[in-house]
Amino acid sequence: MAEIYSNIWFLMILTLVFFIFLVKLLKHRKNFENFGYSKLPPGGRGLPIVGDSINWYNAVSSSHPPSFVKEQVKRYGKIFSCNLLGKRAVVSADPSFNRFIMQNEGKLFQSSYPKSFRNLVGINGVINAQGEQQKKLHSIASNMMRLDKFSFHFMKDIQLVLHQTVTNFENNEVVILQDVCRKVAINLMVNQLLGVSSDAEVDEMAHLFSDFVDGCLSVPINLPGFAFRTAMKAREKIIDKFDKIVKKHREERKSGAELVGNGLLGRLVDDESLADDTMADFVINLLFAGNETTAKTMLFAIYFLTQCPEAMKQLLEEQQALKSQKNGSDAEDEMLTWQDYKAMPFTQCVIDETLRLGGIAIWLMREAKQDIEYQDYVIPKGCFVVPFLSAVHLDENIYEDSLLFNPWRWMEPQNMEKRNWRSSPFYTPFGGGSRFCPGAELARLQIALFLHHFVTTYRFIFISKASFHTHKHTQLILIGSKSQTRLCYSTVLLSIVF
Ligand code: HEM
Repeated sequence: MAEIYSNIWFLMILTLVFFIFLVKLLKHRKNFENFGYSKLPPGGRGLPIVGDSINWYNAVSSSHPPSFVKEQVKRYGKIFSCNLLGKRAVVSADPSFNRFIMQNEGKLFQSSYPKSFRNLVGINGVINAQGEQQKKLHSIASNMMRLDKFSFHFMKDIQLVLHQTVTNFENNEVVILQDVCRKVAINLMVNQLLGVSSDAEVDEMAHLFSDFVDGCLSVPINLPGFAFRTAMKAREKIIDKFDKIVKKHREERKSGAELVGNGLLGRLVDDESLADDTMADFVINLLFAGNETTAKTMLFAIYFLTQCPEAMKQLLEEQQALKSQKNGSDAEDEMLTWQDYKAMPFTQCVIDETLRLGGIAIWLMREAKQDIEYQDYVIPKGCFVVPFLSAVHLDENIYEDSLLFNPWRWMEPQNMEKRNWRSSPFYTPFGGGSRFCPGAELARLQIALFLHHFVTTYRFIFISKASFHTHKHTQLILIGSKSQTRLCYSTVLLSIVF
């Protein structure tokens, strides 16, 4: 009798599952038909329920160049539609359409991130803000990181942090360069944004922040043991720390005491244009947006240089020339000045080429705010719209030998206009329009100073290589020695000599 009941239960569950599947399938079919009616750009619907999400995920997380986009572009052209996470999406590998999206940010398009990400990064920060609030926060961020503030606020601090983080390797120590770059970037951010400078405090914040960033890039499961939960906890502790810094800053200001280690947070407090909770989200947004991007650019720059000895040689000559002008006895005398930074044209080409080829910010996430007409197409309201930046950066028709690391291409007269990363539709490593990266100049300064310290301290020799195309598993291991140091990337081995 019990067996009959269990069989009936089994059949009922099976029927239910089948029924759900059928409904989803029909809905999916209907969606696809709607694709046609609304004159969406051409494209396929992918698998039922999941659409193209798996192929998309595999492509963006592991390949170089992203094969999914390349394949679709071959089949349908530079603007195509697909189905991501069960939702319509229009993906663009077209410079003009990317420019159209960026120029209409806020009007026709808005940034669109999952709810879990919004909660973690903060709903009051610039990344998730829309409309007037986004404009206000963006202008505060841009203003705080204006070029003319660097020579005063950032130049010395950056080099002090680099000195603490990049030159402390033991003889024959094995370190993972990916971790070194991450640590450098986190320490720099913590120092410049929070004004924290003691080793212990920087370490504490860097640790919390590392947990936080890991959670932003993880599956959003808010249960003990999951990276997302750890990140939420780290967020709370970071905000606690902010509150303490803000309180201390206000007390010092009131008592007329000399303010030490202001950081951007201190300047925000003085500015009084933001409420305390908005201020916390604002700074967390900057930390998030500036950390992984800067760390990856540093990492890829070193990797690409090791693959191109001529570029390495020219960069080293440029940096050695600057270093040789310094003959001070302590770390401060050795520091580069703002004028030195302005006198490194080849290093700037290396940074530009790394940003082009390295695919640091691969694509952006937007949503259509209303039905949008573009050329012969209509993009329906609510559709995901994804400008795929690296597809343009790696387009053979735009960049000859696009997969080759060639920093000299940026010296060619025909590329001068293309190179303008503020306005060129062909080169958008920092996005564009009203969401243009406010930290772009700061990031470039940090990377240039990092390269200076790294290449003038170590010399690398390439030994072997494997699976560089997987961004996710990028690993450069540095085996340090005063006389002979080795750098390896997964199985990429390089020798470095002091
Ligand atoms: C090499 C390093 C960096 C790269 C490649 C990069 C790239 C980008 C890109 C492509 C965007 C546009 C996102 C979009 O349109 O949705 C962006 C936005 C942003 N970036 Fe950066 N970034 C870098 C470093 C930094 C740094 C150092 C900071 C701050 C300290 C920063 C802060 C921001 C913020 C706050 C936004 C959001 C702006 C808004 O939504 O209005 N970034 N970044």
